Amino acid sequence: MSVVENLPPTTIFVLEDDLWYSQFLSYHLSLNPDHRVEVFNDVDSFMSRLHEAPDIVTLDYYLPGYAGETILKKIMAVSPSTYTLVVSGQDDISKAVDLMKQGVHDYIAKNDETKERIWSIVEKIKQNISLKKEIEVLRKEVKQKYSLGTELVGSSEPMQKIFTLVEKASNSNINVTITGETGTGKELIAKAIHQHSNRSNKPFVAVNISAIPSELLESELFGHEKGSFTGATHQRIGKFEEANGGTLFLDEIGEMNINLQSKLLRILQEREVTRIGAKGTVAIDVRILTATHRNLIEEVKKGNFREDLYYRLLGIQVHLPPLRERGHDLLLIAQKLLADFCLQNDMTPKRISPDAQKVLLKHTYPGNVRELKAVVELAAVLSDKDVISPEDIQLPEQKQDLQTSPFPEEKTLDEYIAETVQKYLDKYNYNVLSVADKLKIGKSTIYRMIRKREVYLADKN
Ligand SMILES: Nc1ncnc2c1ncn2[C@@H]1O[C@H](COP(=O)(O)OP(=O)(O)OP(=O)(O)O)[C@@H](O)[C@H]1O
Repeated sequence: MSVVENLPPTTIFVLEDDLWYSQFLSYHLSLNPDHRVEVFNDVDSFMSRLHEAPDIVTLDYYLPGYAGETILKKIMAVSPSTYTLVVSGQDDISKAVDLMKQGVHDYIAKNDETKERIWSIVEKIKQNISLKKEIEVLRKEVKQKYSLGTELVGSSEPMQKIFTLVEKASNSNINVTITGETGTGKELIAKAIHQHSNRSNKPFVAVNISAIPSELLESELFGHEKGSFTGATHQRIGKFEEANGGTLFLDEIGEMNINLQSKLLRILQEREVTRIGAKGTVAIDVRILTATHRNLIEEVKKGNFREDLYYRLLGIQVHLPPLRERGHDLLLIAQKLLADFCLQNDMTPKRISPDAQKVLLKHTYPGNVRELKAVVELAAVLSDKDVISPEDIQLPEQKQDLQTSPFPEEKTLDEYIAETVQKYLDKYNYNVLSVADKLKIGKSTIYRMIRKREVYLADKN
């Protein structure tokens, strides 16, 4: 069932100086009782009512005394959401292309097929309008009921408990430890805590400990003075100083080596940091949020993580359940990710059919929300319609079969290109726009490769 009930009637303004033809269009379009059709035989009376923002205008482009272009510009200025259809006696393709470039939605020649063409175009426009409204309603609903900020979505009981915990964490200055499988939204939770706290107008700085070689980590966190070691050609401010007054998110804290753990503990106790090679110290006021996919207490038992640091960092514990334990949150998140993707890529908004929803719900998502995001975005690219159907959903197992090559060592130039694009997609979190930008290729090239299944919007492994 659609979330948008009782849509208002579709208003259609017909601007046509030929009396007979205007009556013909009006009669035909009024056959649907949901249409409210108004006929204007002169431009001035049309202009005086344009502020009512009709959903659709059918425009005779060649009206006496007015250039069609002038009327079109006026429509776009006064009522930018209106869909304008040019209905013209001239069956001229180049004119049609030109008009579409100027913002006309479609071009219909006056001939035997006009009735059918206009009817089907109006139906498509109505679907578009309804989808846009549906997305608006969903967004508002999600924002009001289930979200924390605009990003984090979830109505399930465990997520509601987490939102309450996050609110409590935001109102205090206590440290927070966030645990959960990969892709469950640990960084998103850290950002939400920062955004809702009284530090929100100061920096939020995230450091992924596992992504930085251990020999560089100390300088990355605490900074260094010029000449303090080979290669230190400039003074460098560390992440602690960068986050001063705000929040420092240490992701994958379990990967920090034991030496650096001691230094970190000292800094947290003394609330001051010493850049490598510096004589003096810098006072710091930083709230620490940490995340890990490991069981840290187990790491303490094994001697891999300092017990005193563990308790120092612990504070409030937020454990994010895997996506497969969040029930219908999955669909709520999928709809939000789909709406975001369509918006970012200038695509017509799409919805997920009930059958496709069933397919999405069956999968277990070891990569959690990150994996769901990749699946939904790929489906958006593969689907040719406004509705995502089961065939558009490529789950990772299916994808791997397609990837298997009988001759892995022999590659064509196209395969090498695909491999490079895939590496960049993996690296840039499957963000097509970033990859297109980095590789200096068009985003449509990447979408074409995705459609041809040469590359994927999900981890290959
Ligand atoms: N509840 C949610 N609602 C909407 N989007 C979400 C939600 N949870 C996660 N995401 C999205 O899923 C992706 C992965 O989230 P995030 O990077 O926060 O996970 P993570 O647990 O920190 O992953 P990792 O452990 O691999 O670092 C991001 O694109 C994020 O925006």
